[in-house]
Amino acid sequence: MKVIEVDNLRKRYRDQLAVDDVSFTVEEGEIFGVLGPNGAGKTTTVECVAGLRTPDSGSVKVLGGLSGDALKQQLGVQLQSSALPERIKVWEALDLYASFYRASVDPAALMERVGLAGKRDTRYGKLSGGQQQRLSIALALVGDPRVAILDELTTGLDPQARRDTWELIEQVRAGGVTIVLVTHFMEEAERLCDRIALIDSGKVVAIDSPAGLISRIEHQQTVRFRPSGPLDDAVLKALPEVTGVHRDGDRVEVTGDGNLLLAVTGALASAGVVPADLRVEQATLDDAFLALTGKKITNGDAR
Ligand SMILES: Nc1ncnc2c1ncn2[C@@H]1O[C@H](COP(=O)(O)OP(=O)(O)OP(=O)(O)O)[C@@H](O)[C@H]1O
Repeated sequence: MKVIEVDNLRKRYRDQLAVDDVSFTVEEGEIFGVLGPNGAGKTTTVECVAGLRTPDSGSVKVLGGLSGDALKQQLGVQLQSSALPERIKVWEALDLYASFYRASVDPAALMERVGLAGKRDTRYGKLSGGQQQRLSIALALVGDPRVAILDELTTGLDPQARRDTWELIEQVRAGGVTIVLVTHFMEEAERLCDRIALIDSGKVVAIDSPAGLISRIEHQQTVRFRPSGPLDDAVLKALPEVTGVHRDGDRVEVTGDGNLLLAVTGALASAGVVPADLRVEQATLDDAFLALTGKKITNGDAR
């Protein structure tokens, strides 16, 4: 069942066309990623889906066409910047948000789930960045939504907190919630999303599973090693799987496709060369984005 249907969405802010003819659908129970660099139009797109912005043209249909309060009851939204007052306590915030919904989950259980059980009486302003982030996720879930829109879920979190949050999101999905995840973290998208819409300059560049996006790039793999003795690059270049051979000091870097590793190790064995520090790197979503748009998406702390 299609839970979200976006057709030819367009949104302009004065002279800035933020969303330019965006279309996608989200199936029930999936984690759908909206991935792209800063300013690509991700937030504007999901704000239109959540009914927080009015599109200039195009249509958005959520849960078969719900709108107004009926939509709000089924939708949990975590936006980038929290508007919570500094002095509100964790339990008060949850209580307040729960009051917006007819159904709500048990706040104590939710606090436990997001790792804030010990912070019940702590004021928002006294929480760490990671705790504030987890509270904002809890607020998106307190109304027991069927669809949750999470914008920049793990921005500002350290690697461990990020992994904990990913586990939490997987549990939420296992509970039947459809999730739209806005992110510019490749690893996050690769790990969590069933399908991803790659967005660049307000347009959808591609929609596919992470593996499907990666398989679109030609040069899928890189094999790196330090040869035990002299090695003529021609031995490797002669292999049909190999598209390039580069030297970096005493290291050799071979790019190619197909069963590159087997081809390279076979050729090295025949040449009597032992590969030390052998590493294989598969292409990543980052490479796919680069191939599709000519731009890098990764920002420093993504990996
Ligand atoms: N309220 C606004 N008024 C004017 N321009 C805006 C407004 N909100 C966003 N924009 C512009 O629209 C474009 C898309 O912004 P949007 O926030 O949707 O992108 P994004 O992909 O979510 O970026 P980020 O990852 O940085 O949040 C950007 O060029 C941004 O500067």
